[in-house]
Amino acid sequence: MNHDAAAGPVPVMLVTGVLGSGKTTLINHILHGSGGRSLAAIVNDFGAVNIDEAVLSASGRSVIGLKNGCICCSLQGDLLRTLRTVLSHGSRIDGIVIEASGVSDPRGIAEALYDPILKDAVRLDSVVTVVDAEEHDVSDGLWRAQLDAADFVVLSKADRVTDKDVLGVRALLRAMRKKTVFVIREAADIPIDIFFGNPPERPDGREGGTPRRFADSRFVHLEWSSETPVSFSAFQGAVQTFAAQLARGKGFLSIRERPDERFMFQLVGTRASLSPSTQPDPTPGVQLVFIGREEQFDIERAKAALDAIRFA
Ligand SMILES: Nc1nc2c(ncn2[C@@H]2O[C@H](COP(=O)(O)OP(=O)(O)OP(=O)(O)O)[C@@H](O)[C@H]2O)c(=O)[nH]1
Repeated sequence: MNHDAAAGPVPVMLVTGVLGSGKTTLINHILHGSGGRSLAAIVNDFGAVNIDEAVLSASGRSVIGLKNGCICCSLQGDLLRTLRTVLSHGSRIDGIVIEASGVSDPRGIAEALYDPILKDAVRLDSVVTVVDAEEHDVSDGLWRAQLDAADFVVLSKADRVTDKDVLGVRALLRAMRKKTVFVIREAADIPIDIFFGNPPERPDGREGGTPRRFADSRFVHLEWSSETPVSFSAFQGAVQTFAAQLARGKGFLSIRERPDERFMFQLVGTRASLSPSTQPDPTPGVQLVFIGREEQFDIERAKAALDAIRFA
């Protein structure tokens, strides 16, 4: 490894949070607002389409995507190899931000960072869990596991709820003994210095016992693409037939009615949106991923509904 050992271990910030909670948005703000810091990002998309990597690449920072699995379990080895590649790059690195996929248990990732091969090269400075102020399911085991692992909690989407709601979520998190909750209403609210440079006591990265792992198999996903633009009304009609079964949908879209524009599609809970895409070097057409719980998401029917719009 090329990393300059005399400079000490490179600080790592691990960002976790359930699907659609706001991890990529937070990291985007951090990469754009990192000042003189030289930051690299490693992002893990559960599906085979690396949407988050494409979104974050617009920051101009070094962004590496790991796809088709979860870095807390099946892709642990890929994470180690990627970290070694980042560290051996030769140029100065002041920090690495890792975005876990929304289905990851962060303990599996923290454990990987304590692998002997990396132990002196990286230091886990913060585990930051993003909590959606508007939609969260306190009974969900994965949500609780991600909170248990957090050093800090970032409350996203506070702009969508009332101040009273924000107080309510803060009280809930305090009751769960989370030390510090940051409410992010704009990029300037993000305390980057706190996330890098203040590692809490972490004896060896393991909490004792066997970490509870949340298998990716609780979620299934459908990737759907089209080489040509689609009709927006047909797309909307197709997605409406299965939106209620989804935990998440996202991707890039060219639509026939607006031939000169390119859009990013986002679906979280009951909210769906299209916004102008900032994707550098876009692939023409449509690239989408839809994620749902195994017992709820009927992939075959969703695929049939989407396939029908190729000819609409
Ligand atoms: N209004 C508002 N929208 C937000 C905020 N944070 C994220 N969003 C929106 O929420 C949606 C999901 O945000 P992402 O940052 O992609 O969420 P994520 O956790 O990275 O999603 P996955 O990687 O798919 O799990 C997008 O439409 C964002 O624009 C926020 O603070 N306020």
